Amino acid sequence: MSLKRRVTADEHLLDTAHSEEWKQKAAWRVMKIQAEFVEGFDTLEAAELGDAIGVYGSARTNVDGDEYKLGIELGRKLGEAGFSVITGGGPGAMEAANRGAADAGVKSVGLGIELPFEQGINPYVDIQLDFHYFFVRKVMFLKYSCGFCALPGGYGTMDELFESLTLVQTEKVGKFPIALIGTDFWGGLVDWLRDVMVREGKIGPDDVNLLLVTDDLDEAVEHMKSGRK
Ligand SMILES: C/C(=C\CNc1ncnc2c1ncn2[C@@H]1O[C@H](COP(=O)(O)O)[C@@H](O)[C@H]1O)CO
Repeated sequence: MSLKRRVTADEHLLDTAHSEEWKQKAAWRVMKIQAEFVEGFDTLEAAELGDAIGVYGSARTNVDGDEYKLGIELGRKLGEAGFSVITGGGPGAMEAANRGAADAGVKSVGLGIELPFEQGINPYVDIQLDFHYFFVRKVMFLKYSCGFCALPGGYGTMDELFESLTLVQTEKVGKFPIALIGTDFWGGLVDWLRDVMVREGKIGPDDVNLLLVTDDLDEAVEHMKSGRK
């Protein structure tokens, strides 16, 4: 099935052409962004999530594969430990984590994002929000999570992971725990952080310790408990 590409709100906002039409609508875009923040805060405050863990991970994780099973297991174990689970609400690893959370009977949140090709929210989400702007959605992840787990993923996962890490490193937010699940997948990145970034003085040696890299979901969940409010 071929999907029709549409122009998204993010694209309009970031348009560099600065046409007359853009100038006329610029102020209205600010209102739209503001409305998105208000709706996000309203919905998530009303949801009373308690302690929640943000789970990042690939939209392309195959439903039939071991990584998907790992995502379900992670969502379930987080739920059994009393955490709500927040994901991007999409397919793949996000769906798996929402599914595990739903199995455990805890709140399963999907922060959906408008994309050029319609994806739809996964069916295991029970609290759904749809954002036009990636940056508004990121604020919701950070405000309503007390820790983060990253399953194997691509650019989107890296973006979310490094945004969280930067906020902890710069002490813009309190120290919340961050776990990378899957030593085979993440090991090379963490080696590179240590061998290149630390050696070149771009980060401090302790900055690498902001990440727990593990295959053990119980260890990851235990680590998340250090973020409880
Ligand atoms: C591109 C494809 C599906 C896109 N659907 C998404 N729905 C919701 N959230 C998404 C989607 N794609 C990326 N995200 C966010 O980024 C992370 C995953 O990105 P990655 O590049 O796949 O690692 C994820 O945590 C989401 O928050 C079909 O391939």
